[in-house]
Amino acid sequence: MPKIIDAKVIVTSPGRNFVTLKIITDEGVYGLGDATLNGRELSVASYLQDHVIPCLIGRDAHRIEDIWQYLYKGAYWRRGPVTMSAIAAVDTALWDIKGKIAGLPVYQLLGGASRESVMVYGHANGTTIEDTVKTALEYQAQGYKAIRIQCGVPGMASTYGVSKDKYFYEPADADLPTENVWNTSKYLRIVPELFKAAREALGWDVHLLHDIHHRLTPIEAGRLGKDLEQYRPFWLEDATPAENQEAFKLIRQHTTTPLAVGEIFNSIHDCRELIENQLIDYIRATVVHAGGISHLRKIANLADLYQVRTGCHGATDLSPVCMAAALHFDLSVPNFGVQEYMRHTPETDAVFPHAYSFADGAMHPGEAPGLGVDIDEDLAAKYEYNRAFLPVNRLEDGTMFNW
Ligand SMILES: O=C(O)C(=O)C[C@H](O)[C@H](O)CO
Ligand SMILES: [Mg+2]
Repeated sequence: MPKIIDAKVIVTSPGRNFVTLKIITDEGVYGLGDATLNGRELSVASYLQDHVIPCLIGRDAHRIEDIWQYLYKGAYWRRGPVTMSAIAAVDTALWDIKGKIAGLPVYQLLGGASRESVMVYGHANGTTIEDTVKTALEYQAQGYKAIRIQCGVPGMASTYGVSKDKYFYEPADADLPTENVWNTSKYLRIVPELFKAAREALGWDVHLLHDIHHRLTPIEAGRLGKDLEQYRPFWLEDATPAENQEAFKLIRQHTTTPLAVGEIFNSIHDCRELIENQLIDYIRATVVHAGGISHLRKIANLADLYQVRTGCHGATDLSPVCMAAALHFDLSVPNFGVQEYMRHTPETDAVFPHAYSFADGAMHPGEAPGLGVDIDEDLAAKYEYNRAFLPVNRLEDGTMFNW
């Protein structure tokens, strides 16, 4: 058996913070797992360092499911983003080790490829509708078959999904949280105009997506979904906060626009009712925040019973280690829908050399054994951790709101 003899947490910041777990076995084979929780990075690093790694030493690295159960059930305190990101990192690293020992890419261990490659969507954002459409046209020219469109709202200084840099959107932008201001009526007026302009410029052969980022009430989301139906969106994401899963019934009663939810979910219990009641069309839970490849497969299996497809989160705060794991998962699951893909900066790519590639609007994890991603520890050590927070959001009268 490959025995775990050591594990370390590597925190690096090549432009943004990433937390990586490296598990080392007595046979010299090591595995990597992403443990990055945007804006709360050091909490997961501490959870791993202080509470998880001591329990890993001496265990059989092949016993992935048993180690998952040990960490989940054994902690007594279940679920939550910090715990589940830590468990995800261990799980991902163990799949990497198993693949390396078997001499096979992880997707082969998950049942093999269910498709040739996985469709990804890119982010087009701009301060105006014209800027966004221009960027979306650039994505289309690069071969993207699916594009998320977000634009600034007239009369509001900033809004979700719109950044200074049109390619590298980075929400965790300051040492203390930035404060944004929000106005729902202004937003609800602009989005149908954005979709109209996008369809006129891009045509109908490209999928258009939009992220509401938890900012509407169910009835407002129903109205927006209805207004957008004529433009055939691929999905509306995070229409309303999902703590109350019942709330999606109200949206469903009013629109046939497909709904996606789940990037902040960390367990199958967060989405069970949404899936079983067919209140969503895409589940966005991802490897790093939802307990790793093993737990995400359980979510995907449940979703498959109800014709709900996967649409994993893939923003830049998910490291290349998570991106690689997501691509192996996407390639193997029968009910794959789409994968989010935001390019990392060249500095990040240099710290995490990887085998995955992009061509013609789709990605492939590559054929390297394991996940096919590594970490250059010397380079990583040159980029020190920088505290960074996600923004907060207030209504114009000062009321604290959803971000
Ligand atoms: O990529 C998305 O859909 C997001 O909503 C991005 C998130 O705000 C970001 O990953 C938070 O860390
Ligand atoms: Mg989102």
